[in-house]
Amino acid sequence: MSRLVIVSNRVSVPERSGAAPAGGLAVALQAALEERGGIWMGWSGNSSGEDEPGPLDLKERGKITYALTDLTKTDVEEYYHGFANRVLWPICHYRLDLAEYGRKEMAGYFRVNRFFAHRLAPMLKEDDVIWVHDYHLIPLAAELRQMGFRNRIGFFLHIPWPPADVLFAMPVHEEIMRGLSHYDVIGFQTDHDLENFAGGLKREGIGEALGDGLFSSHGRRFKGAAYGIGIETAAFAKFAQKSASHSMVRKARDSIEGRDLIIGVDRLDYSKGITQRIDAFERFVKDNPGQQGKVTYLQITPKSRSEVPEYEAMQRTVAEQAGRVNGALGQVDWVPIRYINRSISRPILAGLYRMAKVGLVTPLRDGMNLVAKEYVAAQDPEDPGVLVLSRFAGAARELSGALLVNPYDIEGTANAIARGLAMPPEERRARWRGMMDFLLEHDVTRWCDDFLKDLVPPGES
Ligand SMILES: O=P(O)(O)OC[C@H]1O[C@H](O[C@H]2O[C@H](CO)[C@@H](O)[C@H](O)[C@H]2O)[C@H](O)[C@@H](O)[C@@H]1O
Ligand SMILES: O=c1ccn([C@@H]2O[C@H](COP(=O)(O)OP(=O)(O)O)[C@@H](O)[C@H]2O)c(=O)[nH]1
Repeated sequence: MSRLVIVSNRVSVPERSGAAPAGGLAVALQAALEERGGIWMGWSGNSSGEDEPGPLDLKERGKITYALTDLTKTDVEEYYHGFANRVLWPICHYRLDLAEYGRKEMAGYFRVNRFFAHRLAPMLKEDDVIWVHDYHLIPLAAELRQMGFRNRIGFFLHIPWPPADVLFAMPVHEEIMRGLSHYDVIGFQTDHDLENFAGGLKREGIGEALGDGLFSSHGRRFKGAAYGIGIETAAFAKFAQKSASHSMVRKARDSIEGRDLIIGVDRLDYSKGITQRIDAFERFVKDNPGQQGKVTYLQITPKSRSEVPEYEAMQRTVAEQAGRVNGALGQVDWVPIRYINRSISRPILAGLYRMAKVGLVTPLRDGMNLVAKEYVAAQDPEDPGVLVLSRFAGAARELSGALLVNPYDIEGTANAIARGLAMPPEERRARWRGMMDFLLEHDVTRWCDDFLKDLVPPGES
């Protein structure tokens, strides 16, 4: 069996061999690496003012080598904060208005990809299978090919892929499309992202769909398909049940004093629709005076990418908005919105999800949204809560038992909250069962296996 080499911007390194990783994605990737033996390479998260980062930091954990590289401060500025998060991220989330294209940042992005390729090259063996993750590293395969590597190389995009006209607004879209053609398999979260990709190739006249999921472009043939990422469903359901008795979760339960809990959990990101969601909650309370003092909306929002101006500005906007709504609607014995601006560990989140009657997941655009899946997995089968889900999250292509909303329609989302809170138990159970069965079958291990099966067809491994 070929060795697996994973490359991603962020790497999740377990403290020691066998230790449980923090998130579902890391669980699945670690299991795949453990099975085949392999390397996981990426950015250490550290930067220095030096001209050249120090050597790779190698950490051995059983059959896996974690290879971490520092970057220079300029690299982080141009590659991560600059091109990846101020051009590719907004464009892929349909936010042309927020894209800040600059040649310096674009050059930094390609330079860091070349640097990654040069750091990876000495570790690679001829028959290694390479799996690259996400928008930070699109040009990596092209760099490796230029260095002579003929290995199977796959790419999975965790965020949406936009329609042609949105993509074409990015000055270097051609370079990016060419970069993708150097992979052997390109995975998207949903069929819509795949359709957008195929549409872009056709509109630009740079490639075509050959049928059976095959594409040709820039003189290469490759497979393109949708592989919706899953979570570690069964394990998450188990620890949600256990977490219900965690002291922190018990304290939270006591503190809401029998009120219905509505929960939102998102990085502080403009793609997540947090301000529209707070507006919808306010509208819900105003439209349903009987609910005043009866519900608590808990919004957990860790800070994210704070060095990027749009994200920094949002910190103030959301905090002010939550404060304004609490000021306007609150009573001496009731604070309608609890806004938490830091990260909560997943075991505690699981217990909070389980307590919540409504899970509010209303991004304006999202690749998948794992919170939606975790909320479902965490529910008590006898008394499940209701998922209110944006039709613009990748998860909406899979979770048909959710109440689907358009997050731009504040009144519609407010109505869905009311409907969720009032939903009879039989309907809640039926909706939840369908979603849970889907999530059990399509968990993160299945996602990983499906992708790798296409990247390394049986018999070739
Ligand atoms: O690494 P950061 O800049 O701190 O950002 C965190 C991650 O955000 C994005 O997550 C995406 O992947 C999820 C799993 O497939 C998906 O559910 C979600 O919809 C996406 O937004 C990003 O793609 C990751 O690379 C970041 O590490
Ligand atoms: O305080 C928090 C908030 C979020 N998460 C986790 O972060 C992930 C968020 O993934 P999602 O796909 O919803 O969005 P992303 O942030 O990747 O865009 C989920 O696994 C959450 O459980 C967490 O551990 N603590």
